[in-house]
Amino acid sequence: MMTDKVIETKDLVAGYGKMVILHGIDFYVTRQEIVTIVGPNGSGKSTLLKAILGIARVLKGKVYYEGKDITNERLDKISKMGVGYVPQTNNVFTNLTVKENLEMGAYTIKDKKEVERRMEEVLDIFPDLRGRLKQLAGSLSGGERQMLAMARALMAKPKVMLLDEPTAALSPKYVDLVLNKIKEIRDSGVTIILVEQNARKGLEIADRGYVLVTGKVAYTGPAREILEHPEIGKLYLGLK
Ligand SMILES: Nc1ncnc2c1ncn2[C@@H]1O[C@H](COP(=O)(O)OP(=O)(O)OP(=O)(O)O)[C@@H](O)[C@H]1O
Repeated sequence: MMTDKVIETKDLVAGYGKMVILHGIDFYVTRQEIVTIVGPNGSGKSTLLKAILGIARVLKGKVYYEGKDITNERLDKISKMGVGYVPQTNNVFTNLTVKENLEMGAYTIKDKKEVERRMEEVLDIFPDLRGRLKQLAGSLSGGERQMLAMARALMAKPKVMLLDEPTAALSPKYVDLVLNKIKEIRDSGVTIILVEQNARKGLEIADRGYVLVTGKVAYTGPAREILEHPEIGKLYLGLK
């Protein structure tokens, strides 16, 4: 099936065990879009990513990747298909070096020379990591670690990247840096699904947005429309 939707969910009901968190989510992202998911704490933003990735359990509805049904498929299989994931926490191996972390990210690439080539491409996007290749990831600052986590996910040449609150707990300087990197990654051809607590900044770099409230899509549309909406921002996003 030909589709310009890279990821799509239809009437997605999902949660953990028997506990339902998402109540019928229709969601999509098209090629090279940045789509940002915002909403109050506990509204199910991370769970939506996890349901797409086969980590949370889909009880009803479908998840499609490039038109193929991947509902409840295993994470490793989904990764190999070209879906990258940067979890919110524990997203680097702290007891490995920066270089080893990057090599781990390329586990889908068999050829060693190809891994080296890919590492050069990724380090061109994250030049600050170049001087730190031998450093243990555990000794990086929070912002640097987040950069490494994104770089590691990029090593596998994903077509689409799912990022879960990459700016959480970062200083303002790093928030902007990380969001700019995400734009750069998109400009290099990768489709982006971003979960952000910082609704304004997350939507400012996005093409479209979804506002999740208690496991349902309360609003969706162009990111600018959400930012300028007279009520949505005030009601759900802490925007004025
Ligand atoms: N592994 C899990 N097992 C059981 N319940 C979970 C699990 N992970 C999350 N939940 C519950 O699912 C609900 C939605 O959580 P989720 O992390 O998706 O929200 P969120 O919108 O990402 O919130 P936040 O912005 O606070 O991270 C919460 O009530 C949470 O307690």
